[in-house]
Amino acid sequence: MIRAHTAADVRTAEEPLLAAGEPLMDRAAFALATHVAAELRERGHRIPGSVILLLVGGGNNGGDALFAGSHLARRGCQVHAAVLAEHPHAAGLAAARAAGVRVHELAGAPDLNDAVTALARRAGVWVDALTGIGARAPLREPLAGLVTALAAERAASPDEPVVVAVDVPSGIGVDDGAVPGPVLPADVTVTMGAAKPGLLLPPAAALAGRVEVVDVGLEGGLAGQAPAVCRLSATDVADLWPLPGPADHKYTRGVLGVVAGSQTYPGAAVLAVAGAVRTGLGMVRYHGPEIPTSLVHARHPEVVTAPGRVQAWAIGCGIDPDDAARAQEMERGFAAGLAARVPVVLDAGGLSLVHDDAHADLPATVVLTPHAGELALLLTARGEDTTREDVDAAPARHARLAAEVTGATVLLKGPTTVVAAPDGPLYAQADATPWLATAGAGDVLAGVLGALLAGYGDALAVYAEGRLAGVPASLAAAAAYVHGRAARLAAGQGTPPRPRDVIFSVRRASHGEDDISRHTTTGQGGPISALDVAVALPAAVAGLLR
Ligand SMILES: NC(=O)C1=CN([C@@H]2O[C@H](COP(=O)(O)OP(=O)(O)OC[C@H]3O[C@@H](n4cnc5c(N)ncnc54)[C@H](O)[C@@H]3O)[C@@H](O)[C@H]2O)[C@H](O)CC1
Ligand SMILES: [K+]
Repeated sequence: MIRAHTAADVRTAEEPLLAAGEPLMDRAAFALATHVAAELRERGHRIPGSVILLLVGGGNNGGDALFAGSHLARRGCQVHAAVLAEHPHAAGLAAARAAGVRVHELAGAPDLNDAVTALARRAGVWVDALTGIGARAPLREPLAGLVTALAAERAASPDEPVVVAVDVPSGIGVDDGAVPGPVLPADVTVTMGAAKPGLLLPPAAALAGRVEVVDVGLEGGLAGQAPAVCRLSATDVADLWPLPGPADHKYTRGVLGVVAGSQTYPGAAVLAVAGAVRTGLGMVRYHGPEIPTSLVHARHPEVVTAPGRVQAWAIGCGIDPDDAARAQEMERGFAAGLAARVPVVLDAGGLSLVHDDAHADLPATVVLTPHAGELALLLTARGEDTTREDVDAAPARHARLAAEVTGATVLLKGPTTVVAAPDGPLYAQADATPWLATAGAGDVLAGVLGALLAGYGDALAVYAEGRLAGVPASLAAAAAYVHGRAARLAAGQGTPPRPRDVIFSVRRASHGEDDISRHTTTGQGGPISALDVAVALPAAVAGLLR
């Protein structure tokens, strides 16, 4: 699991170490230099003679780069430092000069953008060390203008330079993932001590590239702090996955009640049921009119239509809340789920059930699965005027707000799926592929999540009482992971890149086993349908449990 900690938590953890004279910046700089060298090698460049540009701001972030630059200069690189602050890190500057780094003091230069762009044109690696966790986004001028010019230069450059961000891409919201101004997109972010929330959360996460976490010795200090954002990896999901034992039968494995699909959208019923059945559970009880029931049966003859006890509900895919009969059925299922204190997934039309506060103060075992537009409608209906654009600009904040307003867990769908409970860590899962942006994919996810929640059986009832409210959130994140993994398999892209929790400061010279991300991604993949994703689920789960 990747655990991201806020800037304040990182500072609290580093304080006693710095007071005790621990060489945190030395470790950070050495690891940074090692990663830059590895990027060069990976692209087939020799280290001696490579041209590197450091973009140096006024804080310790700039200090990291100056010390790293001195290591690289000693290894034969031609290192230029564009120093953009009046008072850069003094010891770092001295070390850089002593090692032969060419220092260009450009703070206040009238032709700043031209001067830096000219240096940048000659460099194969740009190291973004303008600001780190000590800065508040957005970047101020003149750095904002400079970053805009550099981003344009990079996009126009025939052999794109590698951009390595130090700690965070300068200008992102470190704690909230916001992108309120210009940011130079990075290929790699080398982050110190622990991942930061903005490296996992959209929209900033998309600008961070691959994230490498450097162990500078903060782990002990951070162990006592709750992470702000988590990302589950395959191992975490496997650990959460309910496995059938020899004594299990269909009722102990979990039964899911499904209210999905309608005359108008019959396919949603088939897809939600396919998602559930192929994720693995004891039984699906489907509630619906003749169509789509006959379609569901044609594909899944194992589905039962007789009412009875269930351990979870999935409600709302392919249902228009204005369809009175279906709306009534959704309401019945929801009320039954709440009364029995079993988990309920509300998707698509089912979200209308919580547009008013008729069911106030929901338990965290109710999981809402909106996309950005649906979340905006829900928040607006609950008195928090919100547009889709607002949600896209700050997905985590709005998911959390919806969780606080309703009490439920909120899984916000998007290229990165964000899960928020009313409290506890957020989850940010980026396991899927853009090929997954296709009709019906959300119906499959509702089925996956419903099956996983049902698989926990009555064990989740205690969470309905508010204790350990974060458990449904971790299961929602696990469902997003498996859904994304199935999509990648279906698209022919292999398994999701494995996030590496900690990369120690000395990186292996040759790519060892921990470099799975480079071996399991086979090209761009190809188009998939929602049903393809459902079909790939058993293999996705089996691969996970291997
Ligand atoms: N986590 C660790 O264990 C270690 C982290 N290190 C690095 O130190 C930075 C944090 O350094 P700090 O000096 O506190 O702040 P910054 O360098 O991020 O920024 C201060 C710098 O930026 C200017 N500034 C602030 N806001 C803005 C803005 N909106 N626009 C433009 N400029 C801004 C401010 O005036 C200062 O000049 C951390 O990220 C790591 O990289 C250490 O190596 C120790 C180990
Ligand atoms: K930076």
